[in-house]
Amino acid sequence: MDLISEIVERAKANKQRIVLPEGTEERTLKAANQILTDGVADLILLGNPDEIMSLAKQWGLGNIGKATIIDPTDHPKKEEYAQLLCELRKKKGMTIEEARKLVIDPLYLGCLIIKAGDADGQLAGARNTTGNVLRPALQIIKTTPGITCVSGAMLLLTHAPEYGNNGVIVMGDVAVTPMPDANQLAQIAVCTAQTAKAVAGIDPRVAMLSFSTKGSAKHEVVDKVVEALAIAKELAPDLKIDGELQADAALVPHIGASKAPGSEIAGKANVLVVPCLEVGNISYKLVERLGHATAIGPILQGIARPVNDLSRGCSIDDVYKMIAITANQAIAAKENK
Ligand SMILES: CC(C)(COP(=O)(O)OP(=O)(O)OC[C@H]1O[C@@H](n2cnc3c(N)ncnc32)[C@H](O)[C@@H]1OP(=O)(O)O)[C@@H](O)C(=O)NCCC(=O)NCCS
Ligand SMILES: CC(=O)OP(=O)(O)O
Repeated sequence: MDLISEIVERAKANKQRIVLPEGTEERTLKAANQILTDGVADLILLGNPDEIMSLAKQWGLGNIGKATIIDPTDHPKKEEYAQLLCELRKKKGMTIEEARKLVIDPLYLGCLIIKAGDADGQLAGARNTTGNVLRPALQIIKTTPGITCVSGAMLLLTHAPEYGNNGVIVMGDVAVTPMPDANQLAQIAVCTAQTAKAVAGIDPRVAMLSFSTKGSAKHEVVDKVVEALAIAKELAPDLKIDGELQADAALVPHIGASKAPGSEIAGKANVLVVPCLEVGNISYKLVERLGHATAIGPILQGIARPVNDLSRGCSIDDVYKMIAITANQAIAAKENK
């Protein structure tokens, strides 16, 4: 069974409740219909019910009626959620009037539904930017205990079986923190390794990437990666991790052996941690487009409950896979409680 089928089967075996705030978005609605047809997850669609059902009819989506559809402007728990939001943001000066305006925003409502325990995860971003998807999650659901830096990993299914885990590579951060300091970068490494294990079933071998291998170049940005490596080893003493490594030294056995002799990671890495968001976001899109790899994500990590983002360039198939991944994260979060 391939990796995606395994992820889908895990989701089917333990159905989770996933919120889709962009309930009238075409790719989202079409993927939702397929998820409901295949029995992968229970779905909560946010949007005007008449509009959703009329779009479903227009596009021939016969199973959308199996979803719970919630109208954000007319919702029985609207006031309860407004009170919850106001309480959570009290220290930031939020008033109940401001909270009442925000609860009709589907991205805020979805996170409040999860915070109240009425759903297990959320997926949005086909229409909204990453920042807009993330902000309510950071404000309402907040970070996993022990983590202060949220980040995003990308699952790359490449056509190069000689690298990573039979061509599968997990890369982070590709989505959230523009300029991580050493401490944040260490957290990104630990979280990306956890995601690789929880979602892709990979035994992680983490390379902290740089333009330098083991001191071959001197610069403050290289020093940051070296410092992050030391912190990551303290945070997760059992993690298989090494750095700083150039991408070729991380992936190619004979180059790893010559540039970083004795490293247990060089030439064998399956988790790549990039030094900053610019590198991560640009790299994954180049691997996806020029290398024709399948890029699945960003899979957000470090949030107390799974809230995931899509690239606005996503396909229906991407949305389908990300719903299944969100469900897998929800299952893992419950198992780790
Ligand atoms: C993550 C991001 C949305 C934060 O947004 P912002 O508008 O700058 O928000 P703020 O800095 O006011 O932070 C809002 C809250 O989130 C928290 N936060 C911000 N970044 C965080 C991070 N990386 N990890 C954890 N918490 C974070 C803040 O502490 C703050 O919490 P508080 O309000 O309870 O004090 C922003 O950094 C961003 O847009 N990043 C780039 C995303 C992107 O465009 N990626 C490329 C495409 S995938
Ligand atoms: C992940 C990502 O790059 O998202 P978008 O393409 O929507 O900016």
